[in-house]
Order: sequence, then structure tokens, then C-alpha cells
Amino acid sequence: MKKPVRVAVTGAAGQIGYSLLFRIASGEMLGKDQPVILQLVEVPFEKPQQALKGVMMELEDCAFPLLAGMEGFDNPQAGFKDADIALLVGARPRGPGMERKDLLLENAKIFTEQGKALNDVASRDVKVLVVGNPANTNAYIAMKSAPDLPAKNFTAMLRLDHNRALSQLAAKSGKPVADIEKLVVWGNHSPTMYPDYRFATVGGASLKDLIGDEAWNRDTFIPKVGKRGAAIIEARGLSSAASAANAAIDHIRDWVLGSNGKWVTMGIPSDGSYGIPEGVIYGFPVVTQNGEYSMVRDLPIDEYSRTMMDKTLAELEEERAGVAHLLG
Ligand SMILES: NC(=O)c1ccc[n+]([C@@H]2O[C@H](COP(=O)([O-])OP(=O)(O)OC[C@H]3O[C@@H](n4cnc5c(N)ncnc54)[C@H](O)[C@@H]3O)[C@@H](O)[C@H]2O)c1
Ligand SMILES: O=C(O)C[C@H](O)C(=O)O
Repeated sequence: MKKPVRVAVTGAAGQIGYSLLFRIASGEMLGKDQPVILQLVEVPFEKPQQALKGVMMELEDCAFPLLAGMEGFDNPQAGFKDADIALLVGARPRGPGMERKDLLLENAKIFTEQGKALNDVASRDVKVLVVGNPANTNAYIAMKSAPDLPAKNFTAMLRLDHNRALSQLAAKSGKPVADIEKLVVWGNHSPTMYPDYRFATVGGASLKDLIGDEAWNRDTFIPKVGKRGAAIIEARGLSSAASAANAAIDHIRDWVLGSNGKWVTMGIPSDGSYGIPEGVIYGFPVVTQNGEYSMVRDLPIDEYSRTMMDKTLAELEEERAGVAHLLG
């Protein structure tokens, strides 16, 4: 039996938490032979703590063979102790009519505190995925608040955008999702993101040539993927949860177990590649192996793509400026 992996999850009593925890405990994230210990963090108020107890009772009632332990917490300093993986989901979700950046300052405080807690008590190799919005900037704040941990361990979730784009491309081209490779979503998890299938292939052939419809790309595909989160909120009255949890599982599974040579999109701190300033948490194409990701480099960037990539960067820079005063 392998040594259990400690997985900390914030916002554990929320809607994403409810779609996420049972799949982690059943082995879908880290493998069917990997025991896990869940460290579940919620805010220190009666209602969410009570709800968390209920979720833990349900986890217990599943009798998952891989669930080697679980504990509920009301603060990150205790909840992140020795965590190998931290899924930072807890945040205030946006409602109808709000943009993700409206949540910036409210959530900045949360991620400063959580970054510090990771710095103080988590495993020195902790892999951090920020799901709570605005995800890229929250990840940046946590990273900056954790100076003793490697910056590369802080990532933001663009996998939902990647998966949304994959499904749209599969529907347009009539090809199975599983056959589409080399897709990337550049930039911020916001409507400025740039889903880019210029390099994508199906069975080795160019997907762009197969689709052959640049007007669809620019006028339908890109805005549809960018505004999908808002469309879900509009339809459900609540933000996406099961698909977000699914993307979080995909992100961590690939990071830990490898993407087998496939490109996936992760929000990672830039190393200055593609003209994105160092440290900005930006969606890049990566391949993953042996628990590490590496950026796919030297892709040609045409004029339209440059404009799109700069636009989403400008928004991230604006968000970064908006929280600079909190980062000391
Ligand atoms: N990156 C993405 O692709 C993506 C996709 C969907 C949702 N989201 C974001 O994920 C976040 C969670 O969404 P949800 O639908 O689960 O929301 P939710 O309101 O159902 O649940 C959030 C939970 O987090 C808890 N929480 C708030 N602050 C916390 C803190 N400081 N520590 C611990 N727990 C805390 C709340 O008590 C609540 O139970 C939102 O910010 C949402 O916008 C991101
Ligand atoms: O759009 C939102 O606020 C929720 C989430 O980020 C999403 O993309 O579904």
C-alpha cells in the first residue's frame, strides 16, 4: 500500500467541493492505488462548518477504500499542515451581472492568508491549484505570500476553459474530443482568455485546416469559450460546479501522473516566454511528466494572436496593480 497523500481543499462545503471530494476519495484524481487523507477547510461560521460536517458524514458513508483519513478545519494554518496538494476552491463566487474581477479585493485577503499558511505549514513540495476567482490573480497573491515555497508550485485553473474549447471544437469538426491534441488557452481565466487551435491536430492533421472557418473562430468560438462561465450562471443561477470540479481533477491528475505527451493548459508563473512578464500567472500550453510541468516553447505567434495574448495580459497586469498594495 502506498503512503497516503494529504490533499487540502478549501471551500469544502461549497458546490464545487460537493462535486470534487467524492471523486478525489474514489481515486479519480491520484490513481486507484493511491490512498488520500482529506484536510477540509471552511470558514469559521456555524452554517458552513455544519454543512462541512454533513459532507464528511457522506464521505464516511461511501466507505471509500482509498480514504485513509479526513479532518475538518476552520482555518488554513491547521488545515494546510503537511499538505502535498492544496486545492484552493473557497472564495466568493460571482453572481449574475458581476465580472470575476469584481471579486478581486474581497478574495485577495483570503489568498494572502492562505499563501502565508501554505508557506508556514504545507509540504515543501506542495502542489497548489487555485480555482477560486479571479483564479490567476488569486494564485499570484498566494504565490507572493509564500516566499519559502517554489513559485512554480502555484498554478491557476484554466483547464475548464481548455475542456470547454475542446468540446466546441469537437462539435464543430465532427471529430471525437479524445482525438484533438495541441490546443491551448492563453492568459487569464476571464472573457479575455484566448483559446487557440492554430496548432491543434486530429489524427496528425491540422484541425484549423479541417475547420477552415476563421470567421467562426473569431466571432463564435473565442467569445463562446470566453463567456461560457457567464452562460452557465445565466442558465443555472449558480456558477459551474461539476465541470469545474472535473477540470480540477484533470489538472491535478495530469500534473501528478503525467499527460503522456499531450498538451494541456495550466495557469503557471511565466518565465518571460512569449513576451509575458516573469511571474504573471498566465495560461500556457504545458506537457507534464514525473510530477513536473514544462511549457511548450517557441510556438509561432502571429499578429492576431499577439493582440489577443496582449489583451488578456493587460487585464492581468491591471488586476496585479489592483492588489499590489496588499502584497507589501
Ligand atoms: N477557475 C475556474 O474555472 C472556476 C470555475 C468555477 C468556479 N470557480 C470559482 O470557484 C469558487 C468556488 O465556487 P463554488 O461554486 O464552490 O462556490 P460556493 O459559494 O458554493 O462555495 C464556496 C465555499 O467556499 C467557502 N469559503 C469562502 N471563503 C473561504 C475561506 N477563506 N476559506 C475556506 N473556505 C472558504 C464558503 O464558505 C463556501 O462554502 C468561486 O470563486 C468560483 O467563482 C472557478
Ligand atoms: O464564470 C464564473 O464566475 C465561474 C467560473 O469561473 C466559470 O468559468 O464557470
